Amino acid sequence: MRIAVPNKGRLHEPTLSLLERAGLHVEETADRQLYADTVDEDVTVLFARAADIPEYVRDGAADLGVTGLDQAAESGGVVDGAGAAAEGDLVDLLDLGYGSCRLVLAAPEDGDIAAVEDLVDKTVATEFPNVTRDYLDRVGVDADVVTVTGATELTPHVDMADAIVDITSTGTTLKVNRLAVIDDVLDSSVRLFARPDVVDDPKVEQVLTAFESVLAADGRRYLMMNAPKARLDEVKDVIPGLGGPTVMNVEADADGNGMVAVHAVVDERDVFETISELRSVGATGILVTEIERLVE
Ligand SMILES: Nc1ncnc2c1ncn2[C@@H]1O[C@H](COP(=O)(O)OP(=O)(O)OP(=O)(O)O)[C@@H](O)[C@H]1O
Ligand SMILES: O=P(O)(O)OC[C@H]1O[C@H](OP(=O)(O)OP(=O)(O)O)[C@H](O)[C@@H]1O
Ligand SMILES: [Mg+2]
Repeated sequence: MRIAVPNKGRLHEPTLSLLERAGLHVEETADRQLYADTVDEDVTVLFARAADIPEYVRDGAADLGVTGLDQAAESGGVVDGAGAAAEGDLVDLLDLGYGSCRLVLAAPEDGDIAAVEDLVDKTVATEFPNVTRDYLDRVGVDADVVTVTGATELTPHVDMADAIVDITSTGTTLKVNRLAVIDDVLDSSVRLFARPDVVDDPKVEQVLTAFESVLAADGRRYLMMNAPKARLDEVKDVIPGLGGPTVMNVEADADGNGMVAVHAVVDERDVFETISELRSVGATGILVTEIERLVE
């Protein structure tokens, strides 16, 4: 099974660290620029440009791909479930949560394009011509689309285009180039994509579960403590936990102080408050640790 991942740019490092956390350590080899083995002998990683990854998966060069939804949408059809897939579609298996950005329609702040309807018979420059044409069709506006390969924000200022469709996240680039957002075209983030014919493959399901377990662990902490047996109900009220906390006998408690060990998974945002509540119901020796993966 082959997974195509970004070979450089902003998506490279976070994707490698996700593979690592998912237990799919990527082996260092001489050919690392192109492909690499992982600790799982059935899983190989293929390094490709973020923009090429959807095509690699559609063509069968890879079975799974990690890249932005914007890139997948530009390269063809994307569906949520394998059941709905048509020939050549990619299945969006999982939102991996990073690389969040928006594709927006933008035009010069002080120009005469204030709404998409103003673009009839005008020109839109973009690195995403297919997504842009689909969008213009959807809103029923007949405009020309010019494909550029970078510095899209410049084109309205050099009479190449009247508006652009481009990526924005903080909005800084648009602002610097005196462009205002006119409409949202697509919300994007990095996803795990598959070809419809491999979705039910046990290995693909295994990779999906591993990725999901990393996302499930994000933002959660593992709490361990000793608590008086007599106050267990109060302790449980403080930490609802994942299907209730785990309660264990404490061996050192042979002298009968009535202490038990309690373990629970809690939201990291609740840790601060929970710890003082736990202390007030008699918990001691409270430990807070990170969780690597959580298979629910
Ligand atoms: N400013 C941004 N904020 C968040 N995500 C972004 C941003 N720009 C791009 N992305 C996401 O990263 C993907 C890859 O972007 P791109 O192909 O421009 O590579 P890059 O990581 O910017 O590297 P380079 O442009 O140097 O090749 C985009 O398709 C998009 O999904
Ligand atoms: O809203 P912002 O936070 O300003 O981000 C948007 C910018 O980020 C990306 O460029 P990138 O930094 O990847 O440079 P690139 O044009 O070389 O890809 C994208 O192409 C936008 O230009
Ligand atoms: Mg870029």
